[in-house]
Amino acid sequence: MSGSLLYLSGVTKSFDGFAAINGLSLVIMPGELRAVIGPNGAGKTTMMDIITGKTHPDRGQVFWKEKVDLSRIDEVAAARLGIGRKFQKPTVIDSLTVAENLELALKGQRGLTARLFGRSSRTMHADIMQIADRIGLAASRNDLAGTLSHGQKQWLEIGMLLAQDPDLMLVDEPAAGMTDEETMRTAELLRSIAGHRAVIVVEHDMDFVRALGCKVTVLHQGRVLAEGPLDFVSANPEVIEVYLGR
Ligand SMILES: Nc1ncnc2c1ncn2[C@@H]1O[C@H](COP(=O)(O)OP(=O)(O)OP(=O)(O)O)[C@@H](O)[C@H]1O
Repeated sequence: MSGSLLYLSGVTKSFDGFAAINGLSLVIMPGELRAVIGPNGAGKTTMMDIITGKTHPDRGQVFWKEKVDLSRIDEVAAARLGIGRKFQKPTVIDSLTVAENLELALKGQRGLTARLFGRSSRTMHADIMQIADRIGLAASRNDLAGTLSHGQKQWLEIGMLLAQDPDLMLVDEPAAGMTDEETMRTAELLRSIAGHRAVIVVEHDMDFVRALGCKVTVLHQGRVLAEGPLDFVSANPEVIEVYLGR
């Protein structure tokens, strides 16, 4: 697909004869923000596993930047190519400060220059400040991560992903367990991140998906059931039947 960042074409993945992903095709453009919704068992996690090299498809192609076939690479290789993933549960280190968590993530950065030459402490400090500011945690940068609220921990983890400078971020249910205010701030944060890099957000919270204001893909039985603006897909009788109307 011309100019695409990610292109899944007819991807199928079965577990014990059951097709978790079943002829899935999906295109993500550079800098795009995309929400993926769908009922439990629709294949959302398996789709993310395939994009990040955790699972290999049985059939179909997964093209990265129109050149690289992701369908046989592993998770380390996917991360090196610029694919970052944030799991639902935050994995920040509670006993380190916000700044120290970000520093660790910056030190693990994928860029060859960063890995070969490291970075001066002044650059490191500036980068930490810039990301902390971006995720709304500048004032809390010296607080232990363990003292942060659930929402703040999620933002820190998004910041740690940003530190790795990915071209694509996969974010799994970031709004789960957040207050309404945190949920809206998270939508704002992800909107501000997209544009520079593509972001795929898997989410069940429809207020959050609405606040993202992006194209929505509805997955069902391992394939795309509907795709388009939220108002368009939510008016689709099949989407109402299998997901929204429940
Ligand atoms: N490793 C596995 N072994 C067997 N079955 C699996 C495996 N991984 C996923 N499945 C099955 O594939 C289907 C799709 O699962 P998946 O977790 O991708 O859905 P999901 O859309 O992420 O669901 P949820 O919203 O509940 O997280 C489910 O029926 C699940 O039981």
